[in-house]
Amino acid sequence: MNYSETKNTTSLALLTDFYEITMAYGFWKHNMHEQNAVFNLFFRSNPFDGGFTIAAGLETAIDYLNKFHFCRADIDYLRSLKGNDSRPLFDEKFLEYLTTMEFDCDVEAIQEGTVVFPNEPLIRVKGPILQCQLIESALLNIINFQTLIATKSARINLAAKGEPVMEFGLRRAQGIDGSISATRAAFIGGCSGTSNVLAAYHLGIPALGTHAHSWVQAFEDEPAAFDAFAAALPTNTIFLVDTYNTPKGIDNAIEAAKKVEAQGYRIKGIRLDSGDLAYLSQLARKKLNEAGLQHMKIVASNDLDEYLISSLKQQEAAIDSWGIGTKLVTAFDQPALGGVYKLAAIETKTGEWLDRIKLSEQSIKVNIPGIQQVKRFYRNGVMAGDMIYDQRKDLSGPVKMIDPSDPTRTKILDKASLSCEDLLVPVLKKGKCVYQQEPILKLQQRTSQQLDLLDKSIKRFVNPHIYPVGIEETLYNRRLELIVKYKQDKQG
Ligand SMILES: Nc1ncnc2c1ncn2[C@@H]1O[C@H](COP(=O)(O)OP(=O)(O)OP(=O)(O)O)[C@@H](O)[C@H]1O
Ligand SMILES: O=P(O)(O)OC[C@H]1O[C@H](OP(=O)(O)OP(=O)(O)O)[C@H](O)[C@@H]1O
Ligand SMILES: O=C(O)c1cccnc1
Repeated sequence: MNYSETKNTTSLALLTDFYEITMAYGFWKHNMHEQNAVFNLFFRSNPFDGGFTIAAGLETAIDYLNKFHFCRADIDYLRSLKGNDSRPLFDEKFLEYLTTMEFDCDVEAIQEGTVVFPNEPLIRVKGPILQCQLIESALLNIINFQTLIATKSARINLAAKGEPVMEFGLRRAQGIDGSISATRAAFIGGCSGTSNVLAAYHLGIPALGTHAHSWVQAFEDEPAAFDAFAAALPTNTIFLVDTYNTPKGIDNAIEAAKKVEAQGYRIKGIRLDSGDLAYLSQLARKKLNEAGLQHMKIVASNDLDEYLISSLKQQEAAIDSWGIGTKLVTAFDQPALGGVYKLAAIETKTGEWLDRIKLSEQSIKVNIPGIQQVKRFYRNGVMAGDMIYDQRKDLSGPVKMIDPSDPTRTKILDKASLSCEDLLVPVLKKGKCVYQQEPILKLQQRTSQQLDLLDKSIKRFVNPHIYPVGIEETLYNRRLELIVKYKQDKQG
């Protein structure tokens, strides 16, 4: 469904939490609505107890921001909302303001497919506070989900070590949009295609698949089913061999393949969907090779994930390609990424920027203030550490970064001896898109290139090393001063 077209609206402005609109109204009432602020979208820990995360969802977020406006139907709905005195909640002049309001924030973001880490701003929004606030919920919805699934997909593809992974998740995904955005993120993470035809069509990625057990059940016996499928689609046949008895199914697939290949076609392979996938794949490989069908690939499916793929590889399973649904598109072992969107600075009427934090019992959970950028350092072509800093800070010469979870751990980084790059790039300037959209294949390639630059100790699934992410010293101290100040205020 194209949600943008529901109720004659071309915008998703109402896809927000109600409190964003009541706060927007409050800002407007107090004439604060045009006061500039900076918000950062970041997460606090890598999903799946992993050592890294893959950023995804930016293009969807840009599309949302480009279309952001309140149409007549949105305004009519807001006008209908009443307070507990049964009178309209919102002033007509506020509704008029929303009608004519144009999104004019500056947005910077880390590109999709980039390896990212906790506390780094994936998106930074700077502009009128009312606008920054209204987009919080939708941005989080988009980025949290796609980043989570892209990360799961990257882990699964790392386990598959370059063998093709087909995403088969439509039937188990979280609703319609959940399936399409999961397909998008799974492709960015490294999957070679999807069984979801609508997603393949919209994303311009390969539509892939085999056949179901129902195909075999629909015929009198398995040989008849295989012959019929291969006759109908001789250039796209992968036989599902486990409907009745897998070893017999493999023999039947071989017989059917030989007949079609005698006519000059090449059968793609077979799929195993139950039983001991290590043993059965080895058996199938042996039988296929003995029949001179070395080119036929063996696809495996059945509740697979990165851990089972690794285990099957350790068992020397003869599997060439993987079909993965449920555990990929639902991010089965961690259903959500806990990304948040926090106010980090606010501009006064005189143009001075003030730092802002949200206090927490655990100081590691206190957000980083300021107008942040992330600098990534490389040593011998490998990622060596990231530094979160305030972009107004002069970074010529060596800089010290401090680990927020253990301030005794510090690192001196010098631009002169290490190569480095800033990760946040301009996306919207004064609300106008300045970002060149990239083909989705480029995003997938970025994921793979980025993972190649990451030490393998950080990519392992069990007890991965923690990649060093620090806060530049002066910013670290500013944050500490604010924590002390607000803690004193709390006590006083
Ligand atoms: N060699 C293996 N090592 C580890 N796990 C395996 C191996 N072979 C299969 N598995 C996994 O074990 C789980 C159970 O598979 P199994 O085929 O026994 O049960 P099932 O899915 O209930 O089968 P069925 O579809 O016939 O009901 C699946 O997640 C499957 O991927
Ligand atoms: O296992 P997943 O990773 O989710 O991959 C998708 C599954 O969907 C299909 O099964 P089907 O819907 O026929 O049900 P099944 O689980 O009983 O095989 C297919 O045969 C896979 O097993
Ligand atoms: O094409 C397949 O094999 C397929 C598609 C969806 C779900 N399971 C398998």
